[in-house]
Amino acid sequence: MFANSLRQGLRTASRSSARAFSTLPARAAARPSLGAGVAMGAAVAGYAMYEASRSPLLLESKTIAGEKGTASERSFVMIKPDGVSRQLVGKIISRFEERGYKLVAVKSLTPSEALAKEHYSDLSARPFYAGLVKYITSGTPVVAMVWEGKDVIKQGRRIVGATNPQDADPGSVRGQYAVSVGRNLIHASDAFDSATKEIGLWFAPEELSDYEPIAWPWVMADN
Ligand SMILES: Nc1ncnc2c1ncn2[C@@H]1O[C@H](COP(=O)(O)OP(=O)(O)OP(=O)(O)O)[C@@H](O)[C@H]1O
Repeated sequence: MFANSLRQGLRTASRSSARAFSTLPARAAARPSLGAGVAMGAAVAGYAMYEASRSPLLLESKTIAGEKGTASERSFVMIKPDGVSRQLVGKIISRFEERGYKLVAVKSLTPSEALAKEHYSDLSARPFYAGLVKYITSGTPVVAMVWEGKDVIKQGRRIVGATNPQDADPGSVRGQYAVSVGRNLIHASDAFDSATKEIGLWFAPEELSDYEPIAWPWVMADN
């Protein structure tokens, strides 16, 4: 009985701490609650650590990128300088809006070299890295956005199209408007981990809005 209530209480504590927005995976965000568990007593803390090791997927599924696999999932999308210069911003935003996704953050900026380098840090060994950073920091701004909704990371990649526009579906942004891999108009997070990293890199938590579009239940409900 005590074990059941303890398990229930700790699950609730883990869930609410993981629900708080964080740029870190929720497992890291949950550490303060484990610390509070220590204050509650060694037995409670020990049980919390056991729960954490037993349910890593649950604890890592909520970050600043929302909750993976639900309508609160979020993706970082950036219209690159060529998209802004070619005045395609409205058309690109319309694709996400018309599909039913929710715009929770948007800003226009010219990224610093440090920001561009960090954003593309996984490509630093690639021969095109220096040119890529120069392109993103050219002085023409980018439009940085966070979109929210069911499966938005995977579906956002489909809206964007293949990295090389020559391979992109004709109905995708890159397939309709781009021809060169070096000027492919737009970026979208490719996984929940990268969405977590990128949203945290480009936005402060207070820049992300929490609201419900009027058609939200009509778009996101399953039945
Ligand atoms: N061979 C290449 N030559 C020039 N630029 C390239 C090349 N390959 C990739 N890039 C640039 O680097 C970006 C990042 O490449 P990556 O392999 O991560 O593809 P992606 O995930 O589709 O792109 P993005 O991260 O911009 O959404 C590409 O969008 C493109 O702008």
